[in-house]
Amino acid sequence: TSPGRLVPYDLLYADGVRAYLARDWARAAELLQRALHSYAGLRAARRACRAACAREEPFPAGPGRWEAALLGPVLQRAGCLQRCLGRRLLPAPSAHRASRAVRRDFERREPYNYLQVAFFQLKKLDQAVSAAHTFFVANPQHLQMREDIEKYQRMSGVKSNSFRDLEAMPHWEAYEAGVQHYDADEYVLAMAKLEESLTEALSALEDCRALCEGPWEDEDEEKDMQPGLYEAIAAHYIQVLKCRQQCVLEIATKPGRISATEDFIPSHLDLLQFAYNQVGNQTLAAECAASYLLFYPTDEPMLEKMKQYRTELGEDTAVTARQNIQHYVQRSLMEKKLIYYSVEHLGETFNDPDLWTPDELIPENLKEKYREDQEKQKEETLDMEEREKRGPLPFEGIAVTMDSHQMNGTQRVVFDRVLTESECKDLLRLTKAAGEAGDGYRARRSPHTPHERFEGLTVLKAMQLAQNGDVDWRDAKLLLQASEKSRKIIESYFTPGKKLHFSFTHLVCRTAVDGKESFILLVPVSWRVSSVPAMCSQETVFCLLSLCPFFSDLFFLETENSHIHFCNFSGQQEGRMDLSHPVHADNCLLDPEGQECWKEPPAYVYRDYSGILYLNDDFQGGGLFFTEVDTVTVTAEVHPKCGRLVAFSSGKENPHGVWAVSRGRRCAIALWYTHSREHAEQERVKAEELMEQKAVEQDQLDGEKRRGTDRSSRSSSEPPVHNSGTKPANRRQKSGSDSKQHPKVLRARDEF
Ligand SMILES: O=C(O)CCC(=O)C(=O)O
Ligand SMILES: [Fe+2]
Repeated sequence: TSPGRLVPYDLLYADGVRAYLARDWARAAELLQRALHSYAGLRAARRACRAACAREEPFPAGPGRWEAALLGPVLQRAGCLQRCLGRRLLPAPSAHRASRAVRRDFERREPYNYLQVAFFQLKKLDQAVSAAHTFFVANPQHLQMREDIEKYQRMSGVKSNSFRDLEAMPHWEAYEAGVQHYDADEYVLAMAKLEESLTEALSALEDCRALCEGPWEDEDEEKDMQPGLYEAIAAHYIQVLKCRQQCVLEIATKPGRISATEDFIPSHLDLLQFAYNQVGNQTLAAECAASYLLFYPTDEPMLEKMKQYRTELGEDTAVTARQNIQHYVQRSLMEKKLIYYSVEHLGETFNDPDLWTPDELIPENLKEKYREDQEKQKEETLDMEEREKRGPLPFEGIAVTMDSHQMNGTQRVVFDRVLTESECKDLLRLTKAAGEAGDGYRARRSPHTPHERFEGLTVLKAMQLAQNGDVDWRDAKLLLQASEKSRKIIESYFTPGKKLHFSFTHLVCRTAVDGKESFILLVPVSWRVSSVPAMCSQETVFCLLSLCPFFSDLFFLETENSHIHFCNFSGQQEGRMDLSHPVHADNCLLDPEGQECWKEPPAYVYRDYSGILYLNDDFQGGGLFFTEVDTVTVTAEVHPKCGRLVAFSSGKENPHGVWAVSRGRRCAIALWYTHSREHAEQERVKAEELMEQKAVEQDQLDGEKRRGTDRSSRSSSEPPVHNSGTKPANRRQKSGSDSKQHPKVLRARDEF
């Protein structure tokens, strides 16, 4: 075959992204599509060459003779592949080596993320939707794309068949259809689909394995051993084998899912065996059973069925396993033997993707290690359960609506009925009156989003307002009581017997601003766009990156020695892509790329537990959600309503955020607690003193002996504690994690 010219996909991709950033949508769309085309072409060439070379020079067999057999065939094969790719690719194969980062982008279908925006801008709605869908299938946790998809679904010009997966894996489509039929007892349809899925899966497996062969794009440079030729080849060979074994996982993992479907191939045979038997085709049922037994030769139920089929078919009917499955199992076993040999003798490591690997194949020391790991894991689970053991609740009538397990996480809980409707009403009145009093509760743009106003009231401020007669002091007292009640509930639930102190209490409302407001942000150029968020503590400056996400309303003006960023922003709600509160953890700085959470200032590192006591539900949006450390995989959601208290440990195990509040006003008491006495909330002590004074005055006024009952609202009889001087009122300062709300998404949004 004459070589087809294939421009290296990483170059096309880089140019495409550049065009995208320059808003040259037509060029961006063309280049990105060409990049995808080149990528597919390269894969196809590798597949074809591998198949061709496999026919010419098979790999050696059996560990017994592998040392002798290794050198020749491996080298021959590498040479064959090089020559084949050299014939097929122009420019030479080496020009097609992309960096790890680019390869990862393609594996995650990132080019489609850019493409959808470019198509959208070009008014090619159909293509925009299929690009969006293709990206979303592989990234179902992507918050922003999820919103986009929902918007597309609402658009009148979009047809439902536009939601196509352009990279669909045929075996997954067939498998899911097959399982659906199977579950619906439609065995004939199930058989057809499952057979199709099995064929496609085996073919996808071959494709995947083909890509494991050299030339390797970046042979592990980190490995700083200085091997001889023999070791180098052995190491390379083992790498190839391991890579091929991992292909089992790749085909068994649905795009967008993290974990593979266990035993993907054997489970096909199991289902098929059952389905064939149901429709009375014992011959094929027996064949599937025999094939299944290749994986699990001692599986009792299947041996039983096999016996039954033999009887039904007559003893002299030969029952054999499928040939392609025999080949699959033999080849896999051989590869495993070699890999385990190297694990035992060359210090390699291996994560066996299969559950069916025979025990005798696995080296003793590995089994030992596996047992130890299991033991350790069991201990950790027990530990966790121990920690999660909850104490009895100190109040009647409160319900645990969701626990950690139901919320797919650790140390998370939702209580209901912590407040009555009338208490919520009183606290909401407090927020209103405080707002009108115009002090301490000034409505500002939210530090997180320009689409919302953010108002906050501390307990001390509430008491001061009560003292001035601006708010009803009973409402202010209720704020103290409600937060103390929450403290007791959370303490008894999570840390019975270990005192939790208040760290900070904040009554907050988030209000959707209506669309009429707009403003322009002027930022001296010396700030550079990327450094603006760090300056966001000033009231008039909002976090530019979350306001004018890329390139839409943001533009630059260059003057002689400075230029200025203009950000023209209207507070409209339509098409909002941001969050009311970006994903964060409460006591550490989330670093989603590194899957880390740094427990260092400016994070409030001493906070141990967080609580949010909700006051209302008459608004739109505003749900609280939890994610994995990656900040995009949503694991649980909580819908606010009066009297609902959500509580969780404040660390990296509980990243969370708040969906945009797109209409109305959402109010809640945000609560943070600490085990550390020195960090106990100083303001609260003062507020309680004011409360005490007020009670005395009230008593005198009333001329009655009511002091005892009012005093009961004091938060227990703790002595005032020393405070090291934290300033809770500043807690809204920028924390490092806030700018990360939508990692790695560059997109324009003006027309949504
Ligand atoms: O209001 C909520 O639901 C959560 C707020 C939050 O996470 C915070 O303020 O740290
Ligand atoms: Fe939080």
